[in-house]
Amino acid sequence: MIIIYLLIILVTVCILHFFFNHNEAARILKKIPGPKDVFLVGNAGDINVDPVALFKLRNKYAKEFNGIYRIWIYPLGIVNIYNPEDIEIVTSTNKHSDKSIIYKFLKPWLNDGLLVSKGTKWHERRKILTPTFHFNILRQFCTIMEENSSRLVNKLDTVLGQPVDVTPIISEYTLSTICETAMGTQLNRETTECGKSYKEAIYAVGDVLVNRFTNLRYYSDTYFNLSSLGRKQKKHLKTVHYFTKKVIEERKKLVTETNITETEDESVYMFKKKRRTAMLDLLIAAQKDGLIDQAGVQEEVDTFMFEGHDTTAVGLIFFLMILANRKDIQDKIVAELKEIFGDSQKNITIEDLSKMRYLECCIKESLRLYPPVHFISRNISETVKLSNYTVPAGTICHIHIYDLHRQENLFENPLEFIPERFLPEKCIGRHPYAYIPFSAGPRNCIGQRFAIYEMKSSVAAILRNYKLMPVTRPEDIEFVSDIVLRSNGPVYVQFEKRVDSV
Ligand code: HEM
Repeated sequence: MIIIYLLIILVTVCILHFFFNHNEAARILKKIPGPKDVFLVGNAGDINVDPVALFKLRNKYAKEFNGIYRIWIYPLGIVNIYNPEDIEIVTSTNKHSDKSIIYKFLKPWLNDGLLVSKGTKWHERRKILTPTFHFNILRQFCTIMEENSSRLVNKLDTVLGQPVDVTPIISEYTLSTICETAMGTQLNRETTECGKSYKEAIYAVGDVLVNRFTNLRYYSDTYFNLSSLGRKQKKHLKTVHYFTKKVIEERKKLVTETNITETEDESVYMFKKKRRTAMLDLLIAAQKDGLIDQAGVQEEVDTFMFEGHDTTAVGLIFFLMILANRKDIQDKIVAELKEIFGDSQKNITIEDLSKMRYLECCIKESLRLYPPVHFISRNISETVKLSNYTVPAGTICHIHIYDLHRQENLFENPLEFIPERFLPEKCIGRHPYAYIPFSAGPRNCIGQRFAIYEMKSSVAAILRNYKLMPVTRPEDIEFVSDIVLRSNGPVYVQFEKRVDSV
């Protein structure tokens, strides 16, 4: 009897395998080269590894294949691309602009905010939020960035002459900058404490998300929500949302107390000083007009709070580590700063930031080697040809920005830090989709100019005051798979007072 049962189970599993892995879509997709898939579950076992091993695995595949490979994880077909031609096809139009199924894992956190939403909702929100990053508003933001950069410099003054893990210092800087600019809320003693818990909770949520991504069983919401991993996420999201709710409340209170209205344009008041803000006020005004509800305000604040601080922090952390290891590059940046500021200690304006052309090349090169958003993912909405292979509708398409940026055929000596490759004359002839740290096409990063200004403002302030000495070397860095590019360990830099301060 047992043998008959076993036979029935075996036959059923074989039928399932045939049904799931040899259907038309699977047969088409499997023509694309990829790692060997196993009976029933395809490559699910390969990716079910720890986050460090996962990052290494993806590097191995990127070297093994040629700009495209597929993995097959029943019932999901995934095409991975890291060549500019295919990336252009997928990202340049609205056709494949919807995010893939893995973004649903972000929903309990970011709900249907700009990063995750699609269709008309995404279109309308993008239209409401785009003016936030208008040049005139960025000009006002630059003043706030400058003040924050000065506070960052003061903070570094307390840790001179010793190895310092820059991660907490820099993420505190980017969090307070996004709060004071886009949210118009200066962190007080209470919100600073909530902000610290917020940052810790974000790391924990990132951990949960990667765990969920690599374990097929967690793809089911019901299973995940009942699991200890689901409960862990719920606990940390409570902390995350507590902080963002507090920030909204503070701003709403101030808007009501000071009677700030939209008609005052950029010249709204913050903390009794003449200061400008944009995004959150715009959302509050839209809520008053019935264009968005409270949940809508919350999801956008959650989205911008995360996207606006963690990505830029990651960009800065790796950039400072590189600078500490490259005295020659620091010297060139300092020479450029001397040309702009002479011997004066004057404040940095947006015009000064625009003159920092060499520093901009260095930032671009740093974002090439260390792209904070190392991969993004789309849903292929209709059958498309990628690298001459047919990719059926419904396939998930992972775009590996990290691997794209390290392609030898696109960047000579790809692992070397060479800022000059971003001089205008050196960019001529480069494929426009060869370098996409901020993604590309209609769903590109809305905050990219903000991020570059913030990186320039802080690095200029740091280098005007300090020399950076190497502690962590680029070769010490072990990456870990996460929603943003993270080092598995601390990133140490040593700061020394610059005698010839600029
Ligand atoms: C160095 C810093 C940054 C990097 C490398 C970066 C990169 C990116 C990338 C690659 C995307 C596309 C994501 C995807 O398709 O899944 C994106 C989207 C987005 N970013 Fe950034 N970002 C940075 C800073 C910022 C800042 C400062 C803000 C806000 C102030 C911001 C807000 C957003 C938003 C809201 C989206 C979603 C846009 C949409 O789908 O319409 N980012 N970013």
